[in-house]
Amino acid sequence: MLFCSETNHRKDCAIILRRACKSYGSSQVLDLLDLTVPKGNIYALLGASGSGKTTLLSCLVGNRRLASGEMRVLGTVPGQTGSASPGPRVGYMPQENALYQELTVRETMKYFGWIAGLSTEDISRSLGKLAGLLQINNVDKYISAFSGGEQRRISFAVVLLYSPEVLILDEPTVGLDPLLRESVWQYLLNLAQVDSCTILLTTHYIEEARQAHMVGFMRKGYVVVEAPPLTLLKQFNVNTLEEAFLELSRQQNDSRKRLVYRFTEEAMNDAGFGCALETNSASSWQKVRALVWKQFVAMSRNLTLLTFTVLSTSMSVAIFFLVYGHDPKSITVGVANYETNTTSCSPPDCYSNSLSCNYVGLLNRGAHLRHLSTEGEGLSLLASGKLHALLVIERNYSRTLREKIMTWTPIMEWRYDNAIIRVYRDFLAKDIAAYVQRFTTEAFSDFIGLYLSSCNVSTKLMDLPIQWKDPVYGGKQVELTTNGAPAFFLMTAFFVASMVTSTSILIEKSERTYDRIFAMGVGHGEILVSHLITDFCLVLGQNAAMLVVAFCVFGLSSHGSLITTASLVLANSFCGMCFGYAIASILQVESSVMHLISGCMTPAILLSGTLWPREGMHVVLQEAAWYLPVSHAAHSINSILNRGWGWTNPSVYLGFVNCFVWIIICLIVCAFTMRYKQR
Ligand SMILES: Nc1ncnc2c1ncn2[C@@H]1O[C@H](COP(=O)(O)OP(=O)(O)OP(=O)(O)O)[C@@H](O)[C@H]1O
Repeated sequence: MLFCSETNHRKDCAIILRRACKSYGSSQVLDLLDLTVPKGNIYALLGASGSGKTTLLSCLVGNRRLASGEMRVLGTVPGQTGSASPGPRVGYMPQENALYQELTVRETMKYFGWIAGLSTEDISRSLGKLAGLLQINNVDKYISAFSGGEQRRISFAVVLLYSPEVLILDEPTVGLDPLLRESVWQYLLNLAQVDSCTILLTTHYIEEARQAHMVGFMRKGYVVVEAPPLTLLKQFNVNTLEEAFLELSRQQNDSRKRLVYRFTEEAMNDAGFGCALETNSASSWQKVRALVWKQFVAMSRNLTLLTFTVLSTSMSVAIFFLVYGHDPKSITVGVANYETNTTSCSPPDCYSNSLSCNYVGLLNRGAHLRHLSTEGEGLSLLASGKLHALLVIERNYSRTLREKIMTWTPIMEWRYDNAIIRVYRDFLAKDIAAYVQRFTTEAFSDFIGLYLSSCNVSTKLMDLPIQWKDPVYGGKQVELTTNGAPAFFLMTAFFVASMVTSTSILIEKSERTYDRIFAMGVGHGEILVSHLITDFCLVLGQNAAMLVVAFCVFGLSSHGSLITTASLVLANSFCGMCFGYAIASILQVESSVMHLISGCMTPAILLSGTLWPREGMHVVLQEAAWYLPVSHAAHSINSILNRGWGWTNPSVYLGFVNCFVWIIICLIVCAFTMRYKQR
């Protein structure tokens, strides 16, 4: 008769917990809990919903830490270096199915098998056996095509695949029909008997726990009773475990003291306490290979989404080129011309009295003109939003203009007003108002040039006494599209990359698949590296498509090196990826990540100097903006493309430095959060 309760027999215990405490915030979930599972036994842990069973199991597999107390699994402390747990010596089946819906059963087994260090041949062999036992009919069907109960069986098959010494199963029989439940129990009993496997499971089907060697009843954060089922029935003089637990709950409620029952006299299954099977642990490289393989297979299963993801940045860039920075094409300008209502006139003549017609004719190229009979009519149309601007030309416009320019004789002050064209604008649409100002001024400049030529007067007479020389960089016209495009690339690439990476991690978190692979000994670092590899390939595709669209389709030109440009875009996207990982390591829910990323996007765009120069910002923001991700890189890429500077120029290399500093900051945040975040 063996009961490995205390020091003498500790080596015979697969699992020991003493005075284990764990809380989530102020809520105490495990409260000085003791639990002992002898090797080669099946231990059924029972308890009401929310009593802390899952929390306890996740501490045992190293997914969570105890606040205090002692815990041993196969003689080692879970979570410590060199411990059996997490690792393939301990198999964990979480409460959720924790399967990848895009994989087939065969691929699922291959993935988990590789992580556990099995060869592909061994996996195929075991799969055949397990599929028969658990009645999994078509192993080449996608997981998503199986019912909930079938997925539960597949989830169970995964944990049996690599023959761990200890099985920790969170409600393995939930959703299974009674016949299948029976065969699962037979299989577990056989594992314990023949392979000396130790099994700790939770179940809400209390009566099935009769088949276990030991049952533990958890209530108020600790195991109230721990005993072989028959002993329990005898002690409480009842026929069912349900009655025994009802009685226990009643006694516990009535008692002011902490009730604990331990019945140790009954026989335990003492058949063999050695290891059932030697399990080879996979190397880090093998685990990363399995993770990367799975991520590529999962990606390839949704080609539409993959194509959309790869093309998303290039689509944004294409839309940017099509919509941003071009002159407005469909604006309507009203003209109330009191001098003439003619709309077609011959070229300006020095003594013409319808010069306004020539000027208005030139306005046609910038806007759609609407000829009006009075200023009042125009003003009411402007007020009702039917016009973007209104030009009013006085009755004696030509004569006064001529007198003003040609005769150079003093005239009454008020008469100058007749040579002035009044322009009303809707200034709420500031860009359109600025455009109206530009094109009316340009048209006037052209008109006055033609008019002065017709009078044989030098056109320089009306020029401003300022000479605009050729720009050192850029063309004479302000090219909003070309100037804004590079920064827009970076912004888009950064945020798309951060969304891709954060969602890929959070989807796995929400499906609890990480719980399973963490319990198999996969580390955070291995997960991060595998994501860096797969997401980097995705980002590479996105950047290539984006640059092709910008340079080849929309003819963006570069005065500098394309390789430096592409490298900066890539470094910036990599920074976006790391930003996504940092966020995903801090937050738990996909929707929070989306809110955070979209909340960061607008300030980042505004602070990057893309929409408005940094020099115009509040002085504090000017400095702060400089250190943000993307802002510096946006400045650098403009220096490369529009100024032709190389990476040795500080203006360029500081963009790279800024990216790398942010990459390091984000990776440190990831590492720190993964290590120290409450588990
Ligand atoms: N991550 C968490 N943060 C905060 N509270 C948590 C967390 N996980 C679990 N809890 C709380 O801890 C308590 C125990 O939860 P646990 O999942 O361990 O119970 P359980 O016995 O497994 O329940 P069930 O039988 O329904 O699965 C519950 O009140 C639950 O709300």
